[in-house]
Amino acid sequence: MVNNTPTTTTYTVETEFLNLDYSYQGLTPEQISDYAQTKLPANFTKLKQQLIQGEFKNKTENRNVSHVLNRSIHNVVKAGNGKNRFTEIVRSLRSGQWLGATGKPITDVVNIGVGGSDLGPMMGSFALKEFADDNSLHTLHTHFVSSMDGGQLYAVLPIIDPETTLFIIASKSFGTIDTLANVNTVKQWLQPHLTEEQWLSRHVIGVSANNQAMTDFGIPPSQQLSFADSVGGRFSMWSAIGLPIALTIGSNQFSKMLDGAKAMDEHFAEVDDPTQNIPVLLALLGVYNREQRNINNVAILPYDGRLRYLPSYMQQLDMESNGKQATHDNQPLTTPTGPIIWGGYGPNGQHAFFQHLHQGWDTFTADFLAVLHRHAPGFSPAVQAALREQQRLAVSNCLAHRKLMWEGHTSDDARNTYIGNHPTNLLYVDELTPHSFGAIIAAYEHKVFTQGVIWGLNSFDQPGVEKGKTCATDILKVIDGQADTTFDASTDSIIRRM
Ligand SMILES: O=P(O)(O)OC[C@H]1O[C@H](O)[C@H](O)[C@@H](O)[C@@H]1O
Repeated sequence: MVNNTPTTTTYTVETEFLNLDYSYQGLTPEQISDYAQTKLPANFTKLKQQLIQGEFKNKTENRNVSHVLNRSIHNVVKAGNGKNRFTEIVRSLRSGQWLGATGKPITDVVNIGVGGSDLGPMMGSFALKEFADDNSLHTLHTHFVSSMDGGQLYAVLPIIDPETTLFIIASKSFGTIDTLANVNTVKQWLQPHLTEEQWLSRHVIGVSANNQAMTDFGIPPSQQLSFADSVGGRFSMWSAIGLPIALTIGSNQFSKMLDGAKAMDEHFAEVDDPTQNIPVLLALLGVYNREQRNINNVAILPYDGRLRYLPSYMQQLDMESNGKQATHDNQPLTTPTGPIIWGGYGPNGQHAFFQHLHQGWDTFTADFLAVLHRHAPGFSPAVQAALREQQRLAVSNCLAHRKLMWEGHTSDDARNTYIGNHPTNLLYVDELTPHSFGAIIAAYEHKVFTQGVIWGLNSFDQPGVEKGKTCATDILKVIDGQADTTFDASTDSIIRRM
């Protein structure tokens, strides 16, 4: 006996690069269609068009929302017919022609950034590594440093050489303390090897929406890559912020990632039927689970190791966008909005947190992500065959666990009883490619946008991250002995101990 009978109908939407199976949501297309009528505003089509054309208003920050244009008219690869600063930097570094100040080719690139200036580039570089075009015989190692405490730098500095390392300082604002603190430590580390002038002249690229700050820092104009202020940090991997991805796979492959996202933009904009539109469906199912089933969390469970950084990326994309309690015109909201996003690489989760999912007490919903086929180029036929078998192994586990989470399993033995009834999505692609990867991420962006519209909030600001920053500044002054403010017993006792 099972809690939910096995599905007899498959509910699937297919697009050029991404497919969605929502058969285990317990809702028919007719029910979703009715629900859409009550949830989507009458002007939704117009709002979608505004987003696609870069004309949607981020009212609280008084600017447009233009990240979608990075896939079309502001395409950083195609600008100037592909002959521009971005592609030139990528070509020069990937070919080994970019020499450091002492004449040696750059072998390592360290991206220093945090939040949107770290999560997307890191996820994309890791996911798409095997698509590196082979125009480059020169090997470039890419590293990511984001942590404020310097723990990542501590691990990276011993394995890089100052004379052959280039640092990307990636920061939309160029003022984020985490990033500046890491940069400051790098400068101390460099001192015995390079002068600051040498370092700035050949070992730094700035990526920012704040050109003045890059200039003030001393980065030569030819090493500055800028992007529009109207591109939100968590939506910026399509802009120059995606440089580490392009350095990993080449500009042409990076461009394919943008094209995959663009294909999803077109699907989102053009398909009016909400039950045939993947981002709108994801949004509606999410709102339904939040509001009708009171489920406050979504587990992101990729079943392909190349997507292992997707859950962290999604946390910022979704939670920073829709974790709000006020509407875009500053009225208090009375019903819950964006859920908690969490998750991890699915197969490893099976050996860690899935016990709780199957038999614990909490409700959840999940997005399973599966890649159906794998070519695994670059290895002998025997190794390729073994890797393909591993892919099939992962997909079979993905299908098994989502089935069990929905249907449950009843046994005479209470220990072997599974609760089931957990609604989940399956997002799947035939292959993970730059195209399909771009489509997955764009689908999630548009889901977040649609939910923000439904809840009437502004998905493009993040006022709630600011107070913590000012409070931390006040506390640091006391720790550094520059002030003697007291806070509360617990905080004060830790400060004293420091
Ligand atoms: O790119 P940056 O300006 O350095 O910002 C890095 C991150 O920090 C901020 O606190 C925001 O909450 C994030 O949205 C942003 O991505």
